[in-house]
Amino acid sequence: MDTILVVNAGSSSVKFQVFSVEGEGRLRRQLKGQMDGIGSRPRLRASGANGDPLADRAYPIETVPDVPAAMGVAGEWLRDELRIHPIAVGHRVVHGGPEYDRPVLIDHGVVARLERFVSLAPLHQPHNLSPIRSILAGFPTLPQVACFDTAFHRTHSAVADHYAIPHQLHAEGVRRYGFHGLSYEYIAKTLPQTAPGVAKGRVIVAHLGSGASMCALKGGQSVESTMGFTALDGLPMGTRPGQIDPGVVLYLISERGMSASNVQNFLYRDCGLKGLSGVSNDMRELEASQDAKAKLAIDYFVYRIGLNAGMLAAALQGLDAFVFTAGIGENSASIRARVGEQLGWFGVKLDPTENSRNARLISRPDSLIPVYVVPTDEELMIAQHTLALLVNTPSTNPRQERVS
Ligand SMILES: Nc1ncnc2c1ncn2[C@@H]1O[C@H](COP(=O)(O)OP(=O)(O)O)[C@@H](O)[C@H]1O
Ligand SMILES: CC(=O)OP(=O)(O)O
Ligand SMILES: [Mg+2]
Repeated sequence: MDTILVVNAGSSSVKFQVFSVEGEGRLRRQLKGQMDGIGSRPRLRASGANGDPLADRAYPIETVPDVPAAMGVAGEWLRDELRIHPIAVGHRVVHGGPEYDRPVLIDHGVVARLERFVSLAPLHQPHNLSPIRSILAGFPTLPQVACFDTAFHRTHSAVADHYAIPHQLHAEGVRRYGFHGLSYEYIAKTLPQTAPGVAKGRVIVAHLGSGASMCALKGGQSVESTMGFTALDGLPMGTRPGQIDPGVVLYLISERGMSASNVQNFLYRDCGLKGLSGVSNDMRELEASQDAKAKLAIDYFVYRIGLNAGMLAAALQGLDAFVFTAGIGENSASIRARVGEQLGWFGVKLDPTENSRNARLISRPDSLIPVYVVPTDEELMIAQHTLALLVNTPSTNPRQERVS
């Protein structure tokens, strides 16, 4: 069976899927898994084609302290226990810079160009590139495809793509890229089935995971994002602050004597829900906590989603639907209920029963704006892009060499 392996390293998880390539370029999911809770309660879970469980293993935090360790455990499991032999590997790569507005077949030159963006996505880019480099070294003819979080947002107008800084910096690549583009692309592609009446209208999608952002979709295209040059901006996240006055950064440097790398570590790893609560970066733990600061962190998260919804509705000049997705958006009925209250002034009314069972449509019939929960599938988007590049690039000979 010809299969494509997909690897998606996020900030608190490593997700992977294996798809078989069927006739006429159709893909069929054979395996889906993830190592999540990295940094809190690491757990490897995987299921087969019919959702049958293949693995469910918890690890002590010392065994899987970070994303590279999680990647090692998941890679070992796929290689040694499942003996996966893909004909190609598709990778999520968070930053594609100004150059990449679509997926690309990887070679050494591409890797070198993507390495330049490591400092712009330090929580992701190194972990996106490390499996690419090891596969390139071990299996140089195995096709690998990079699919970018930034590519879907390259449709933004000039006014949405700029900061109010001198043009030279924009020319150098200091732009408002936006991220989570593979997730938004999947939602935009599948919304016509979920919500045919509104899919081509003005839609806000809230991707609420360990990294969190919101996207304004018009006619299925991204017109605005809460994230910008890096994945630090916009909503508060597990360990990132989201929007912050740059004066705070200047204060850390001039008054606290922090170096550039100290500030980078601080902003990417010590802020957000973790910094504000002092309890955890993981929403499940905050929801279970009685600590007043955990409650403040959740209040802040919900409040900022409401503020950003107002901003994106202004960008769209109206709103036809609101969509929740990603780890928190798909699973936390209580966060959705609270965001629903924040959106009350839009005329949003959630149906508590539908919301508590994570239904697709969670708003009441008399809600002015319908609200949906759409489980995202970044890995399927990556597999589709990978297959399309394989088929359209005659030089790739997928059957020549396989990962063993
Ligand atoms: N049932 C749940 N209730 C609340 N939060 C949840 C639930 N399941 C997952 N989450 C949260 O989702 C987040 C991880 O989302 P995910 O999209 O997998 O992140 P990433 O891809 O950025 O690593 C974590 O904060 C986790 O606590
Ligand atoms: C870009 C980003 O923040 O990704 P993730 O949510 O997967 O960490
Ligand atoms: Mg993610």
